[in-house]
Amino acid sequence: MTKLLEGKTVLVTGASAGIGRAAAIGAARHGADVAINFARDTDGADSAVAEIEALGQRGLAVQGDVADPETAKHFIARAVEEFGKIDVFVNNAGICPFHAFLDMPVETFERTMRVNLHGAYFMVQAAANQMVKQGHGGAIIAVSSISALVGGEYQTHYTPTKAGLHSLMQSTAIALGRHGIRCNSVLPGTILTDINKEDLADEAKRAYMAGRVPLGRLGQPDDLEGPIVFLASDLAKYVTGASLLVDGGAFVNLQ
Ligand SMILES: NC(=O)C1=CN([C@@H]2O[C@H](COP(=O)(O)OP(=O)(O)OC[C@H]3O[C@@H](n4cnc5c(N)ncnc54)[C@H](O)[C@@H]3O)[C@@H](O)[C@H]2O)C=CC1
Ligand SMILES: C[C@H](O)[C@@H]1OC(=O)[C@H](O)[C@@H]1O
Repeated sequence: MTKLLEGKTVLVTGASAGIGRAAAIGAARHGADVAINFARDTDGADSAVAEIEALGQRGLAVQGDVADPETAKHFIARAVEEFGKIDVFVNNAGICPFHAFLDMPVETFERTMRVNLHGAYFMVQAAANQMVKQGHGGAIIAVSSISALVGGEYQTHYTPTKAGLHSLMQSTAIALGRHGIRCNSVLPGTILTDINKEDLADEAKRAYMAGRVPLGRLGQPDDLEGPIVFLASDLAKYVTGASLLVDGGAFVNLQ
C-alpha cells in the first residue's frame, strides 16, 4: 500500500471513538504520527493510541473539553512538544443531542454551539497559527455534515453548527491560502456511531434512513478514513475551500 502521510504529524479532536478515531487510525496506517484530543473516555483514548503504536507510529492522547478555548492552545502545544510540528489538523469533536425546536433548552443550544462551532474556531485558529509559524503549509479538515446542506427537525441547534463549519473552511481557505495551508471539509451522511445510537435505536427510523441511501446501507466510521486521508495528503495539493460529501448518495436522492 502507498502510504500517503509518511513523515507527517496529524492531530484529530474527539478521537477516542467514532469518526475521529477512524481518522486517527487511518492517518497512522498511512505513516503519520498522531495526536488525539479526547473529552472523558480515557480507555477509548488509550486504546486508540495503542492501535496507532501497533501500526508503528507515535501516538499521543491529550484530554480536554474543546468548548474551552484554552484546550486548543494546550492540545497544539503538547503535540508540538511531543512531535516537533503539526502538518494536518482534523476538527472532528461534536455533539448532537436531538431535541424539538419549540422547547429547546437554552443550555442544550448553547452547549452544542460551544462544542461544535466555537470549539472548532479556536482549535482551527490555534492549529493555523502553529502552521504559519512553521512556515511549510499544512492541511486542515473539518468534519462538517450533510446537515450543513439540509435540515433536521430535531437538529435545529446542530445543523447551523455544521453549516458554520463548512463556511469556516471556506473562509479560512482564503485567509490561509497565502501560507500554503489548505482548508476543506467532509460532509458525512448518517454514520453509525455513538452520536446517533439512541436516535437509530428506533427501528423504523433506522430503516427509513438506510432506505434513503442509494448505496443501500448506513455508513461506518471507516467510510470517512479514505476521504480524510485524501484531503490531508499531497494528492489533494490543489484542493482548498472544498467540501466532500461522504453519504452513500443520500443528499442527491430526491426521488
Ligand atoms: N455519525 C454521523 O452520522 C455523523 C457525524 N458527524 C460529525 O462527526 C463528528 C464525530 O461524531 P461521531 O464519530 O459520529 O460520534 P461520536 O459520538 O462517536 O464522536 C464524537 C466525539 O467527539 C467527542 N467530544 C464530544 N464533545 C467533546 C468535547 N466537548 N471536547 C472534546 N471532545 C468531545 C466525543 O467524546 C467523541 O469522541 C461530529 O462532529 C459529528 O457532528 C457528521 C455527520 C454525520
Ligand atoms: C447525528 C445524526 O444521526 C447524524 O449527524 C449528522 O450530522 C447527520 O444529520 C446524521 O444523520
